Amino acid sequence: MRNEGNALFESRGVSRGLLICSRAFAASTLLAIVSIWLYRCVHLFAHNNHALVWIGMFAAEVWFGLYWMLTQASRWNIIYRRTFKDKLSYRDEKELPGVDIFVCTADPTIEPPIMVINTVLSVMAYDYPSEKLSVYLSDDGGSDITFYALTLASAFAKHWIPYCKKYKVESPCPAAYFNTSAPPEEGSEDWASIKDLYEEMKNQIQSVTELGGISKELRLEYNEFTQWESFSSARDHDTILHILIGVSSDKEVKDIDGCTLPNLIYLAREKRPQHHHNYKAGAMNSLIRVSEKMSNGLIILNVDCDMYSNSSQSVKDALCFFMDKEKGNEIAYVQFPQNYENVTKNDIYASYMRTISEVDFHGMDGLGGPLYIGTGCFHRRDTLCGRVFSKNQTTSNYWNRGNEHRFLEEASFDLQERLKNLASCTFEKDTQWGNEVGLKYGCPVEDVITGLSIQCSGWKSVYYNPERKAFLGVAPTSLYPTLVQHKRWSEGDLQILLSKYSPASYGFGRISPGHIMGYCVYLLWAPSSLPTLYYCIIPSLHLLSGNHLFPQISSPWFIPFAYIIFSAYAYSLAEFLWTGGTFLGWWNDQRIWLYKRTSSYFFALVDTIGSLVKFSSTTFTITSKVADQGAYQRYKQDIMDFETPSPLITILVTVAMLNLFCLAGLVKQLLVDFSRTFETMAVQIILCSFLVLINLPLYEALLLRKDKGKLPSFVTVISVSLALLACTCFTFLN
Ligand SMILES: O=c1ccn([C@@H]2O[C@H](COP(=O)(O)OP(=O)(O)O[C@H]3O[C@H](CO)[C@@H](O)[C@H](O)[C@H]3O)[C@@H](O)[C@H]2O)c(=O)[nH]1
Ligand SMILES: [Mn+2]
Repeated sequence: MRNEGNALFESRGVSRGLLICSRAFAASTLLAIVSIWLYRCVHLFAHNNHALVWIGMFAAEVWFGLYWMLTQASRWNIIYRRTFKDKLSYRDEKELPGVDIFVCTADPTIEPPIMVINTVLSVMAYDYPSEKLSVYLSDDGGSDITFYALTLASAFAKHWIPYCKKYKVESPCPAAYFNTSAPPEEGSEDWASIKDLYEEMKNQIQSVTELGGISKELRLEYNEFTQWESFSSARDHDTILHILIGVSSDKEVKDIDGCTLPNLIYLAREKRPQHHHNYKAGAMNSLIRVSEKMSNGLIILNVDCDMYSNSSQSVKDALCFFMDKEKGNEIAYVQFPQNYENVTKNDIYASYMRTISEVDFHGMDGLGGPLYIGTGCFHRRDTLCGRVFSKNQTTSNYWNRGNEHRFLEEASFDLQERLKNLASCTFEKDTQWGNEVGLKYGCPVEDVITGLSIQCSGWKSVYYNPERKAFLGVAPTSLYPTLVQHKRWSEGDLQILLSKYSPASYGFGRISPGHIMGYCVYLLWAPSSLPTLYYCIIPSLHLLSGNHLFPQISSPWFIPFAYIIFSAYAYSLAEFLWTGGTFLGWWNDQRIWLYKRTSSYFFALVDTIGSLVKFSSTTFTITSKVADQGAYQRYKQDIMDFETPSPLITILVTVAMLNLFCLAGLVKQLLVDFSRTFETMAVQIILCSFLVLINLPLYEALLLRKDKGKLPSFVTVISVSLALLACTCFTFLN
């Protein structure tokens, strides 16, 4: 605890009582795990007929046990942070550093320009001196519609920013503001007129979007569009760079109150088909270079185009960490949680990832710092540019550096050409960009690997999870994109484990052992699919033949199994409810947990192995931020969408059907001899019934539903055949 004196933030652990309880609980779980292992060892060779099956069970249980131990690392020292912003305000305003904000977008159809500019406007409205804020929009789609929307936004900003200041708007994203707030009592006229302006802008953007491009008249009106002459596709064009607002240059724009507006810059880096563009990491690195020559903010905030700012205070919050006299020096980045505007109460796709956001990351914070998760993260520019941490770095004047606003004086034609070169395809050739400098290339989770390497060079990071959500994004509203997103993540995470930055080798001695364990929880997502699949299939199949793979109820060995089943679920439920979730939300979370493991993680594993032997290479599939009306309605009603026929879905349905058939087969045996069957097979029965129960929405989508989100018949036919085949083969071969 430290809140006296000049500290700008304090850190607090959980209460002693809770700590003792959770550690006692962990100890008892460990005991049960070891007992289970012992049980397997003792009985392995007593079951000669099924030795292989038993070895498989044992291997799965060893995996689960060890994996559980890894998860304990981030339960060990959970930390909560609090900032003291008013203390920051006492400091001389001159001392506040410049902050550069990077917004990334890549595709105008699945990331609608209206959404992108809402994010841009929300980050322009931070409660922070405007002349120290610069907002850069990176457009990997190179879309003239997005650019057009941005020009309209820069005009709208003249009204919007003063409005936010005048009425102290806490959520400075216009769309969100007009969605949720009824006309205020005071200033309802202002409200109505600013809303009109917003609607007008929205309509203009909409009509251009519907037209599918910029009309001739508009092209004549804005000569900036000449930059699109080189454009032949999103993958083939020159650098397009445009300063929409440039403080104290000829591009300076004042708002309607005569105050300065933040800098606003549009950048579409050069793209050529023969040059790999390295997705978001490539975009970020171009932005780092270009912004350095312009505003050169010491702090860089990075958000995805759907992650609007929901709090005008986040910049100051983040600075409380960086500028703290005692601890600030060692902090490389401040990560805020990834929250979503569109999650429903029971969060059917578990997008919130509650235990990760509310428990795990606080635990990682206690171990040396959370992962960098790509959005809602404030970085120290120096670190991103590869500066290694040193204990005795000089601190006086650190925050005064770079306040000279370079581009203001020399925003000449010459400079613009030089800047464009920084964003060219060839600039990085024979440099350390993407390797030692900037965000790392070659990994679908460029964020995690970059954060890890920063921590390995001695820096700490901070997780800040304030009461008022700082950023809100758009979560996928259908099962398939959720699975695809998790496939990308788990695949990227596994690649990190196999890369030269692996925490297990490179991290050793550079970050703490607990921190390594904390990272491994994520990096081992993909391989954990195998034991999970084994556990979901093999015990159920053996119900058909009456082979018991677990101890009988009357055996003392039954106790550890029963204890684990009961305690693991009780614990996860308690954790979920305690962090503000609902019971149904927890149940949905369990389902998605299972789906991710048996589908996304499995295919991630397969693809990683494939790319090791050079069959495939990884791509970055951008998550769609739009849904059609029907799908959206279903989402709002917590009805799962299985619409897309894909192997990712087929495997889920196959496992679900297999368990249904096994349970049906079991009923027959139960009718013959209930008490004996139950006595010998209790754990398998529980397991199989659980799998059937959790899959109820899937059976419903297969059998009962008529809407568009039901299971495609193609998937149904394949899955049912596969499941039947497996059951039949198994019965006959046994
Ligand atoms: O070639 C590309 C591809 C993507 N993006 C942008 O990257 C962001 C993230 O893409 P999205 O499809 O929304 O992926 P998510 O799975 O939602 O993203 C999470 O995971 C990614 C790593 O897998 C991180 O890059 C993101 O910051 C993090 O929010 C978006 O703003 C995109 O516009 C680009 O700028 N260029
Ligand atoms: Mn996203």
